[in-house]
Amino acid sequence: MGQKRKRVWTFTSCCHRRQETHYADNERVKVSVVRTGLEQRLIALVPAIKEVYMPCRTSYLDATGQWNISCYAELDDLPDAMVPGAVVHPPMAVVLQPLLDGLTERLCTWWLARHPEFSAFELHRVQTFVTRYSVHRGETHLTRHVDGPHVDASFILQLHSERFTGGGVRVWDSENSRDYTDYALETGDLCMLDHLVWHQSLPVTSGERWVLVVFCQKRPKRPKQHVAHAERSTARCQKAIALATSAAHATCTIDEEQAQALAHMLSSSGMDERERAAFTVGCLAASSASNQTTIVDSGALPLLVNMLRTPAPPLSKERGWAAAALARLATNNSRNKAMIAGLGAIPTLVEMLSSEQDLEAEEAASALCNLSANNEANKHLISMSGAVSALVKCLEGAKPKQRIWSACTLSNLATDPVVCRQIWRAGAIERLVHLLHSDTSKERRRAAAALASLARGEPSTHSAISAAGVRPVLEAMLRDAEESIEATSLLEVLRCHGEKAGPEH
Ligand SMILES: O=C(O)CCC(=O)C(=O)O
Ligand SMILES: [Fe+2]
Repeated sequence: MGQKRKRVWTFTSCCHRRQETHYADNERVKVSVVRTGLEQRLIALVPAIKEVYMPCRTSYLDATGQWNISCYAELDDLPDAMVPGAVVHPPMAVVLQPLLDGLTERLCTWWLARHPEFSAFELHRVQTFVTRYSVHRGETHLTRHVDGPHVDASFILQLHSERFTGGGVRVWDSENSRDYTDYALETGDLCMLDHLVWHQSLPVTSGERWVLVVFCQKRPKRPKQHVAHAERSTARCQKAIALATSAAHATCTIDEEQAQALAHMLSSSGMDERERAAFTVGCLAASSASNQTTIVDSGALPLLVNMLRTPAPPLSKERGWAAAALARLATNNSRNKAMIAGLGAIPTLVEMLSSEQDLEAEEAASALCNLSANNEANKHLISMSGAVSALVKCLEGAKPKQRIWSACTLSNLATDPVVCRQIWRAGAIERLVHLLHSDTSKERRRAAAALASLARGEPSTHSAISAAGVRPVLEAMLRDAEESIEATSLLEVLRCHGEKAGPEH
């Protein structure tokens, strides 16, 4: 987003030219709109983009209000072009990665054709983000701006957006001109802008409009072998995200050298680098069991635990991704479970359950769940750290993942009858019964599983669950093949123990 907002233009509509076609190559205004042919790929990408999209609360003020509708995939160290408060959300980088280089190359070819004087340069991405416009106040459009004095070229790719009206890009012929052209972009249309071109997005009047925006800066071309030697932070981050991308799509096994490079990034003085490394470690650990060992052997664990304890600025994702990495390193790995606990991570993770930041609370719950699975010592440490009441509170948290992971952790802890009773007294049963009525199948299944563990754990919790009137909802769950697994198991526990405990009232 540009910082130059000198004035709000008032203009007559005499020059308003609605484009009949979406193709334009306007030399004078330094803009070009082309069709990329990416429509099918962009349609296929919609669920992944929506899944990972997490708007970043920034302190940038556009004329429509605070800018809170972009999710940043890449940010370089470019202070003047930065949106204050913006932080990278690595999952978005992973989703977009397969598209970015090709599109940047396209922009670069177009830009170089206009600037033969820059033939020794190439374009380097400094800001990559996805914006979701909607009809809500402050979310309809971005007002007239240039992308920033340090941005040499940029593009706007129209992502696939089901049914919306309004939107499109308005590009002025020059800073002082009243003449402009409106481009009604369709899925796959790429609007390329040269340095300091005045433009804006037009208000969305219904539905949602999704775009991918990339800002680039020119950098001297460097022979490829030099890049490897003088690897800057950005290059390291890109490499890490590329690894995370392959791990997200298939099994990806890393070697010792790669693990050491990641451990090195975890101890970097740059928060961005640490965040991305932690995120990548999480993806790799989830991708293969051998990665869990290679990463831990590279010395990553103490660095990750240290990151959990780092007092981080409010928008930082550092603690969240560190917890996510620990969670995945602990999955089905008893050695790592013991090592993480031995480093003293558990009390910090318990404290993170009450974090204001969704990611931190979700990932702390996921780490505690994996650490407590089939590990009596960790279960004990977790309940002794005051986790029970925090976990029960999380069952009412805003994010489904937080509720699901907390329910799983409580299931694990409930094998101890004393803790089981504590969970009940903290109010878990009412909340879990409430979750049984959730709209999402995953939550209903997890809630039924947790109630079954609680019913198994202790006669008094068994009676409390029997008295909670869960049968009708469980019978409804029996109609779904997957949900019936947890529903049957809970009905079974209630029946068996019920017989022992006497008839249900
Ligand atoms: O969404 C658009 O069409 C324009 C976006 C834009 O100009 C920007 O984010 O800088
Ligand atoms: Fe822009």
